[in-house]
Amino acid sequence: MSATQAPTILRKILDRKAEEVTERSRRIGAADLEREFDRHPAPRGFTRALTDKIEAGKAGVIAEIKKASPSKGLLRDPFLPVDIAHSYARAGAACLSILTDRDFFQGHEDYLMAVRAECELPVIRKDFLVDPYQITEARAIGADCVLLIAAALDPKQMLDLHDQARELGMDVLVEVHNAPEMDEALKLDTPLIGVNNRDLHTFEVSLETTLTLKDAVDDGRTLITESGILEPGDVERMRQAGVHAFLVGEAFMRADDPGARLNELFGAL
Ligand SMILES: O=C(O)c1ccccc1NCC(=O)[C@H](O)[C@H](O)COP(=O)(O)O
Repeated sequence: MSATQAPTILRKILDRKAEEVTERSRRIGAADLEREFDRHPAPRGFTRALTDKIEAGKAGVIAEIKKASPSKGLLRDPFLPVDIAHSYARAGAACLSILTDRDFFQGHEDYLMAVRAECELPVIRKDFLVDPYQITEARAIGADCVLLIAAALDPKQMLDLHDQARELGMDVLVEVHNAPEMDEALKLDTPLIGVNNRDLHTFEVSLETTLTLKDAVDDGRTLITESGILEPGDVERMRQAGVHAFLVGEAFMRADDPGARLNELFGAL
């Protein structure tokens, strides 16, 4: 980055994550976190829940619980994560995505723990995971799956964090935004590939990103389109193109009844 170039939002988030790991691991060591594992049941099959829906001919919806985002600001207030989770479950969501980042998304680990205790849907910890400590932490709070963002990791880090998560029994969703990242993701033995339609450096959203990259995903893996799915027409466009798994946040968070909005977009699931 040149001296005059402003850091992108992704860079700012990643710089903050490095500080966060240092602060948190000073407060509670990884070995102490590992002692928390026994407090949670084994991970629920995130990939399985998603693919079961798709094999039944339905859309596989990962319904997101996020209070705010860097691009859109506050999305929902009051924000009641457990009520939102129940609403999604009633509407037929396959899985939940819960933001745990505090500084940029107003998320919290407590939201994930509360939802995990009250709702049976598998949960992905949605955060910017760059360090083994955070993977351990994800399992210690009860996550069933973790997100690995290719734009935030070099290939060795991605492989190591992927393997660590799998050893802890969690599923992994690897997120890409362009062809080089897709090539790296496909080197992993991972069934879930997310294409984020939002450029994490510029905030620009284009559903074309999924349509351009989708054919690279080989049989046996599930492609998930992420971000910018706002209307039934967006869902239809994806399904026509053979994309059947979706990660959706804003469209649901802005609705009075998130589950009802899910059914408006996807029909009864
Ligand atoms: O949402 C943002 O503003 C954002 C900014 C920088 C990095 C990540 C960001 N969002 C994370 C996500 O990918 C979305 O929460 C997720 O895909 C759902 O997107 P949407 O349906 O558009 O809320």
